[in-house]
This record gives sequence, structure tokens and C-alpha cells, in this order.
Amino acid sequence: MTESRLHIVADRNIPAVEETFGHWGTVQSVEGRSLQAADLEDADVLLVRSVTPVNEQLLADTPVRFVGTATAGLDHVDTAWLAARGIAFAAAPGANANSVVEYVLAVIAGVDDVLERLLAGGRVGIVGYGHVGRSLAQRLGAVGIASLQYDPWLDADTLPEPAALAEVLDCSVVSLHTSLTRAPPWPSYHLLAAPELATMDAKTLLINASRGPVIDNTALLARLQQSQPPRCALDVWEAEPLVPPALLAAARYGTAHIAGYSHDAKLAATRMLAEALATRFNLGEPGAGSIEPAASLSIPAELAGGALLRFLWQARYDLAADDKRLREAVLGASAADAMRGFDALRRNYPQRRELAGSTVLISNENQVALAEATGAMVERVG
Ligand SMILES: NC(=O)c1ccc[n+]([C@@H]2O[C@H](COP(=O)([O-])OP(=O)(O)OC[C@H]3O[C@@H](n4cnc5c(N)ncnc54)[C@H](O)[C@@H]3O)[C@@H](O)[C@H]2O)c1
Ligand SMILES: O=C(O)[C@H](O)[C@H](O)COP(=O)(O)O
Repeated sequence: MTESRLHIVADRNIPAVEETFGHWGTVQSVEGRSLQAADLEDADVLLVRSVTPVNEQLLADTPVRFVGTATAGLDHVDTAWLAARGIAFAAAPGANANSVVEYVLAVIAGVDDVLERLLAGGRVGIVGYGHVGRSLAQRLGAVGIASLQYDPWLDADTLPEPAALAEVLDCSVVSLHTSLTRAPPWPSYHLLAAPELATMDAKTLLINASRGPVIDNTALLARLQQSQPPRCALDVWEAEPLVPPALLAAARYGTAHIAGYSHDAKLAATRMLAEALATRFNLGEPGAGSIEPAASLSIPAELAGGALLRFLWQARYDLAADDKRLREAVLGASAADAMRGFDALRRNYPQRRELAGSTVLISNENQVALAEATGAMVERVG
């Protein structure tokens, strides 16, 4: 494979592909959800998102020699088949972990007095201690919020506070961050079904930003229609792009699988794939797909404690706006329009920047320690 001959087929929802990969050949943008083998007749490289199943059926009769997925999740990729065929593969582990964490923090800040209860000694139960789960535990711990973790695939001594699933589900906030697997002995498919959901009540805030099928959505809707239902924030749905209207109506927050969609995360994923391709085929440096620093954020001087944390966790990410857009697209729409609306929200997602690593302007010295604990970079002013 030489630079001048690369034909790169990429999901049009992966940003900065032309700038980053364009000098290695031609870039063709395609609709990922409807991609077929016929679209890949001349392709050397395929870049996908989670909506494209990558398997023998798609690739067997194509010349594709490298597949990159701009995602953390791999459940749409038959990695064993790719390896057996000698097709190189790369993903973007961790690229969007921070973005997902900031979605979770915005949920916590947005639901009732959950944040205050956590600061007063409540705990967050984290299910799945990979890139997102680890980052969430670290970000919570930095501001004084305790977490328990359940991840039976890992050695317990690699978890800060390992716990049984039942203990984790008993926390006031339960946040799901498992990969989607049906593999024994610990499949995450339908990890939360009727028996587990029955242990939760109105004191629980249940957050799913992992994969829809980790919760049995039929059982969840049934639980939400019973007394004392848990409060729910759902970013992922069992049969995307289908979002069951009744489930969305019953959720405190519902979003279109965009927890990982910060601008920072998307560009980081593109960069990771370009570096993997360059390494695999000795191509030299990727093109510049640089990211501008986010605009600085001024912090009102009177805020302290939970109010300051809530301000910071909501300042960069408008969760309520994402929730409103999904309800407008789904509730009252035909199923076909609702599914088109779901994909359109993801395709036209507004630019969102992350708090961690961005600059906050502070005039009140008493705010500095907590602001720094959120991962923001403090610039003293005034
Ligand atoms: N909503 C979004 O936009 C978004 C963005 C990024 C990632 N994700 C999804 O979030 C999940 C976590 O992402 P990540 O980057 O941390 O992935 P990761 O692969 O780094 O971590 C996943 C963890 O889940 C654990 N796990 C698997 N089965 C489990 C089970 N039955 N019980 C408990 N833990 C289990 C694994 O051992 C692993 O440590 C993935 O499903 C990913 O697809 C969603
Ligand atoms: O696994 C992930 O990384 C995310 O769920 C993924 O980024 C979701 O977005 P999609 O790839 O479907 O656009």
C-alpha cells in the first residue's frame, strides 16, 4: 500500500477525516448505517462508527486491508474474523471517556438534590471499570464523592473499592460503563433485568451511557411504570435508532447516544485512527487535525461548594438541551420519523467542549481548589 494509492472510505460522521487522512489518498464519505459491501469495491481503508456492523458479510469480497472504528465500544466489529483474514484493526479506546464522564456529571448535577446527597456521603456505584469507569471514579474522588466499583473481569485488587453487583446497585447513583458482551461467565447483556431493577427505588438515580442492551429495556419500562420507580438517565437504547416513546417519556433525561460526542473526543478518535494507520503502513505523519482551545469560562465569585460544582459540571455541557431535542424528535412522531430524527441529532450534533483541561477564570481564591479538582485549568483574574 503506498500513500498515493490509498482509497479511504469513511463514515461521514467522523470529523476531520479529509484534513487528517487526505494527503494519503482519496477520502470518500458514506452513510455508516447503510454501508454495504458494494460501497467498498475499491477501498483500502474503512473508517466506521458504531452503527456499521463490520464482519465477513461486509468485507469478504472487498480489498479492505485496514479497519478503524472511531469508538470505544467494539461490539459492532467481528475482531476475530478481521484477525483471521489479516485485516489490520484499530479503535479509539479512551478517546471519549472524558466526554462520557462529563455527561454523567451533568446528569448528577441536573437531577433534584442528587449532587448535595453525594457530597453529604452518598456513593456512586460504577458498573464496568474500564476507561470510562476509571475516569469517573477519579473525577468523583477528586471532589470528595465516594464510589464503589463492580467489574468481575478485572482482578479485584485493581479496583479502588471493589464490590458485589448488589452492593453497587444499592448506591444512590448507579452508572453503567460496561462493554457489551454475551460472553460467559459475566455477560453484560441484560445485566440489569427485572430482578435487579426491582431492588432500586425512587432514591436511586440509574444512568446508562454504555450500550442499550446492558439493561433489558422492556423490564425497565415495566419497572418505571410501577410504584417508587428509580430515576433514569438514558443515553443508549436497546434497539437504536428506535427509542421507545414510553421509555423516553418516563426517563428524567433521554439523549441520542451522544454522551461521548464532545468535539475534543471526536477529534481525538480521528487522530488515534490516523496514527494507527500511519504506524501499520509506515505512512509518516497524519495531516494536522488540531483542536482550538475552548473559550475561557468566567466563574461567578459568589458560588461555593455544591453550587460551584453544579455550575462547573453544567457550564460546558447543556444536557437539558440534548434531552429536549430528543423528545422533540421522538414523542408524537411516527417510528420512521423518530428514527431519522435520532440519526439527524447525532449527525448534526452541536460543538461541545470538555471542562477538564479547559480554562476557567476565577477572582475568588476560595474557589480555586474545587475548580482545579474538576480538572479545569484555573486562571486567576481581578
Ligand atoms: N454513550 C456513548 O457515547 C459512549 C461513549 C463511549 C463508550 N461507550 C460505551 O461505554 C462502555 C464503556 O466504555 P469504555 O471506554 O470504558 O470501555 P472499556 O472497554 O475500557 O471498559 C469496559 C469495561 O466493562 C467491563 N465489563 C464487561 N462486562 C462486564 C460485566 N458483565 N459487568 C461489569 N463490567 C463488565 C470490562 O471488564 C471493562 O473493564 C462501552 O460499552 C462503550 O461502548 C458509550
Ligand atoms: O463506543 C463509543 O465510543 C460510543 O458509543 C460511540 O462513539 C457512539 O457514537 P457512534 O460511533 O455511534 O457515532
